[in-house]
Amino acid sequence: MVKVDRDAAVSGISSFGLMRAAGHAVAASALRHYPEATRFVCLCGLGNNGGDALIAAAALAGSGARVAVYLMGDPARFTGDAARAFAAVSIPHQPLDTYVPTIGDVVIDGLFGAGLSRAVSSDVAALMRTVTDLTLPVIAIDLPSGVDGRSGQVLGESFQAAQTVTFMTRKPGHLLLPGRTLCGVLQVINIGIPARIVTSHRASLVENTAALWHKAVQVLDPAAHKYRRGHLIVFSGAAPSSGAARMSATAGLSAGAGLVTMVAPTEALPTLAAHLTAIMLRPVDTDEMLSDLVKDTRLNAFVLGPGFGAPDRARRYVAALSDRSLVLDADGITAFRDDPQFLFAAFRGPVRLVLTPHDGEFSRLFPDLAADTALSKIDRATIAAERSNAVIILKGSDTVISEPNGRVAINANAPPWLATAGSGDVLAGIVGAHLAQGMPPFEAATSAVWRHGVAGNKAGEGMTAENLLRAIRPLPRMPSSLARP
Ligand SMILES: NC(=O)C1=CN([C@@H]2O[C@H](COP(=O)(O)OP(=O)(O)OC[C@H]3O[C@@H](n4cnc5c(N)ncnc54)[C@H](OP(=O)(O)O)[C@@H]3O)[C@@H](O)[C@H]2O)[C@@H](O)CC1
Ligand SMILES: [K+]
Repeated sequence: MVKVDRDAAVSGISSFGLMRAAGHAVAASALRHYPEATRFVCLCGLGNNGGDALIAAAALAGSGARVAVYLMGDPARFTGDAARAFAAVSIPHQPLDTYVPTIGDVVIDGLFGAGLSRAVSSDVAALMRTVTDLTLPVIAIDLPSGVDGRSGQVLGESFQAAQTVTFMTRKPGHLLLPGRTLCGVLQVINIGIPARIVTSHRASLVENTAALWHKAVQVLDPAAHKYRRGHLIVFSGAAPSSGAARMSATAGLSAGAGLVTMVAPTEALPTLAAHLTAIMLRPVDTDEMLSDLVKDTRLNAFVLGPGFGAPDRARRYVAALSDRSLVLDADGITAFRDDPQFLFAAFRGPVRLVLTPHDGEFSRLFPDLAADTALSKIDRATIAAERSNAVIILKGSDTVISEPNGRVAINANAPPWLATAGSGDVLAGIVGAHLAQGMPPFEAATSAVWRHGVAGNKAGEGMTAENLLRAIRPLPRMPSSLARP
């Protein structure tokens, strides 16, 4: 946005005009959502976020509402557009530390936006807690103050907004947790920067929508013969823990793989056979039997990890699969905790490995990144993808998907109840099915995460992984109705 603002100014657009548009949008939102407010309390920091709040205050007063303005510090410190807003707005103001939050207030939060650079002070934190305790509605300008727009993390303390009004495009802090929750309902307002300027600075960081992968979906032909829709292999562990791999295999079939074979130790075959019909079974007990299996180049993709156990065997099998498309999940990831470099070195060259860690598994492969609190979830996923030469699906309610050349997507369609036993196994199977059908790894991963989220919503609150399997739906081929800017 810094670059967008600069180019907007270069093209002759008035930055103060943008601030006026921003402030008016906030006032309009306040009047629309809280027509019965006793008073609107505009809290203004000394940056442009405060400038937006001053414009909003004037617009609200101009429409007849009761308005109070509180300033965080000496107004002589306003500069630039914020100083201009302060000069243009003739509303009495008081110091922030004199504000006593009162039932009936609607708070317009203009303390900090994109310029937040450190933890909020203890005084401001105490004020935020009082507003929260009284459950006063908060309309946040750009971001709830205290939320870091780059990471979604809270620096010290933050408001919990009911509404957040942001401008032109969403920022990472609007999508990553806890920022996403703290925003409440997010409105993205066009304040008049031409779309061509915004898109010219479109970062390699995007929200995960169909726009990202629909072209890769179009190559899939649902009417194609089953052999052309790919052959997915899912490795099972011992019989008692084979449920997880069965879940992956079933998901793989539902997600469109033409054929799915489960590979398992001989002793597990009777258990698997009792549960499976459309999925084929093949015994593999030794490294030699695995070598024979992987000679078959018609096998397009492999999933290893769910319920696998046996870390020694996992490492040997992964080494044997290192020139193939592989989804490594759960126990398969943990198997490399003592020597992640071995895994990364085996998968150099064209990207063909997809890693699906939750935070705990991530910390086993990338302990330094997990421990570095200065890194955002996006930073961690990005560095991990470069280091491992893999697509990383860093799971959570705000799953981040990254690839080695720097593209990153934040997923935001997952309902909270998707975090349930077996959910990750289903996801691994969907990714495997997409790889088997010939999608490139990043597109296979992003579309799988999205599809998993849609299935979770479809299955509904209280779902089990079995419900989730039945809720897997086809991928959309046309992005237009789904893509957001
Ligand atoms: N195109 C757009 O999107 C448009 C964006 N616009 C708006 O501009 C906003 C960005 O404005 P901005 O860059 O002036 O930063 P902002 O958020 O006001 O904060 C900076 C101030 O806070 C201070 N400060 C920081 N941390 C602090 C702390 N913990 N505790 C105390 N102080 C702290 C910092 O002080 P300093 O670090 O210098 O001491 C500085 O004074 C953006 O969010 C949007 O609302 C619109 O006007 C129109 C177009
Ligand atoms: K704010």
